[in-house]
Amino acid sequence: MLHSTVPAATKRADFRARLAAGDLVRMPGAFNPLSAALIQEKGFEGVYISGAVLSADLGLPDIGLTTLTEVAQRGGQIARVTDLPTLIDADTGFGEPMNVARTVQVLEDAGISGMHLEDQVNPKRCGHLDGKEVVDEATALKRIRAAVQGRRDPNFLIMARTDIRGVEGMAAAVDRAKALQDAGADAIFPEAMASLEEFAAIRAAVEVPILANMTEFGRSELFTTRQLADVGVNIVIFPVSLLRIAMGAAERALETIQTEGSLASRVPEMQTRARLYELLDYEGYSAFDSGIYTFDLTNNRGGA
Ligand SMILES: C[C@](O)(C(=O)O)[C@H](CC(=O)O)C(=O)O
Ligand SMILES: [Mg+2]
Repeated sequence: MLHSTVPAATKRADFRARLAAGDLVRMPGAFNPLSAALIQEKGFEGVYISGAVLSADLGLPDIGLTTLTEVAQRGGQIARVTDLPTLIDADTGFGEPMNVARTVQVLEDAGISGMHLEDQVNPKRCGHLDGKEVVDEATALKRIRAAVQGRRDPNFLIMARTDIRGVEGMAAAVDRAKALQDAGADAIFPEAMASLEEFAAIRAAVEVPILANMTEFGRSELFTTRQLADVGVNIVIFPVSLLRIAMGAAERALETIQTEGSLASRVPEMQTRARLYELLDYEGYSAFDSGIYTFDLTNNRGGA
């Protein structure tokens, strides 16, 4: 059935073990629990939970309007359906350092495996837009130290994201990454790197795992997983990609109803009822309570 039986502590330990083994951890962004199930089924190593997706989902711009409660609730809904580790976007931590410590604990309680905390000033911006600002080093380090202090499960991954590259350049990004590592960050997310060489420079500067953000329509070229692994990247996220694909398809479908009066021509692009039921594991629920499941997976047109 569509819930995970793997305890949160085990997912976190698995995440740590995978990173320690040096494998590239690929984390597509789930835009809901169902897409997280698909990510696991397709054989990925982890699930990313994006702040941009959550705000877009609520019809909001990604400028720090979402609350910790909303983020933790959505994160928990996603984490509960997957056996994979989950990494969540904690933006600037939802307040001052003491709030950051509480954020870590709330996200731990939601069953999440790790979070990233950025050094932007509030209101934050998408890391790939102009006009963002970063806090000074002392403030950035205080956030990370507060997160580390608040953590109860030592395997909960505290990743420091720095947005300084787009504001002050690469030399500042290298310095900031080192300082964040020294403050206790378990991993570094260098935002808006312009080239593979820039990822390599961060790789050379720190010992902890580093993350590449392969968001579309941003500052970074869309490098392949092989290219990123070759320069020593350890985690890659495709944060908003599945939402963009789904929304692109939704737009085209709505236009088709307008122009053709029906969606008949779009049916071949749709996930079938049978496939949806397979993903939701209707059969598992039926085994739990016979009498629930009356649908024949071999027959796309029949049944419930
Ligand atoms: C990774 C990110 O923080 C997110 O919220 O998913 C965004 C993604 C995006 O807006 O494309 C980011 O700031 O890069
Ligand atoms: Mg974000």
